Amino acid sequence: MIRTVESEPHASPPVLAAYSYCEAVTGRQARNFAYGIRLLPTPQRRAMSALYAFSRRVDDIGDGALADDVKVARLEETRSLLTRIREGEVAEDDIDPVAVALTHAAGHFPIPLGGLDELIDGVLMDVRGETYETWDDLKVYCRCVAGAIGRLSLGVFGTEPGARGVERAPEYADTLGLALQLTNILRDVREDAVGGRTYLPADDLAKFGCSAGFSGPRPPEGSDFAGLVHFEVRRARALFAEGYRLLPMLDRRSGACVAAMAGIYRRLLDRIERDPEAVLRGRVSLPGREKAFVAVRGLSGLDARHVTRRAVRRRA
Ligand SMILES: CC(C)=CCC/C(C)=C/CC/C(C)=C/COP(=O)(O)OP(=O)(O)O
Repeated sequence: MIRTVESEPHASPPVLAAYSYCEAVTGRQARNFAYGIRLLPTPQRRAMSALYAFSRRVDDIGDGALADDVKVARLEETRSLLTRIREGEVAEDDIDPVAVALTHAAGHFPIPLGGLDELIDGVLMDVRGETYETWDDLKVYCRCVAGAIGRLSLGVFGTEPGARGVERAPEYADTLGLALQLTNILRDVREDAVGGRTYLPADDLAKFGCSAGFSGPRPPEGSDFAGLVHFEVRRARALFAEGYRLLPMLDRRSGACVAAMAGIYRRLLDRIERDPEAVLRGRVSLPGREKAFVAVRGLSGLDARHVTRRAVRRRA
């Protein structure tokens, strides 16, 4: 998949207004990913903001307080809107800025919009209250809600002409999404439990005596909660190492965006590893200055080189 848009795509005033709306949503809500998105050139940054705003809408339906049948209806309406976007049927003066921006972005970048259908499928799994017996089962969910976002983003980034192994780029983008999602699941384990959701595989929970769940600020009595967290952290790190193989296939700014997104989440993982019970006490997060520092490192390529070197050593 080679980048097809080199120059800034023409955008009319209503399209520019639609992109501004999506960028405002991204700036306000993407507490971690906005740092990477800001590193992109304008056309790619706008396209990523359109993708973010659409994905946020889908996620918010799933996480909101509506009755389950209403959520399902809203998600199916969003799927119909996606079909209209895919068919290029949304006019530039449509009242829905997210649909306008995404239609424009999809007209200028080879974005595999089917990934947003997968995201809707993943959120429907949430609404149905699905739980996961094994990591293989959980992977199906993570591919829908995060791997798909990685593959969609790759459509915006494109790949460098002549990059080696480029046919595997979508697979690596997908794997990076899995790494981010597993980190997100670890970070939000308490919040999700309070909301009645368990994502971690039941067989892992059983192995570490955690089947009783995580409704309080302390681990279940007699469990090896730290053992469970360390086990999942190792799994996430292996996924990051594999997903980072994407980086040499991207241009500098896209690589910086991915390195910033992944770098911030990897630092969350470091914090969680150092103090596993922190995820039961509240939401583990990084201060803004640390996220900015990671983003700057992403731009200099430092973070990425460090991780890919470690991945190569591990394979050797
Ligand atoms: C190649 C590439 C770009 C791969 C990355 C794909 C990607 C960005 C996946 C998103 C997965 C994820 C953890 C979403 C949570 O969003 P959230 O809004 O809940 O996150 P937050 O709570 O940390 O703000």
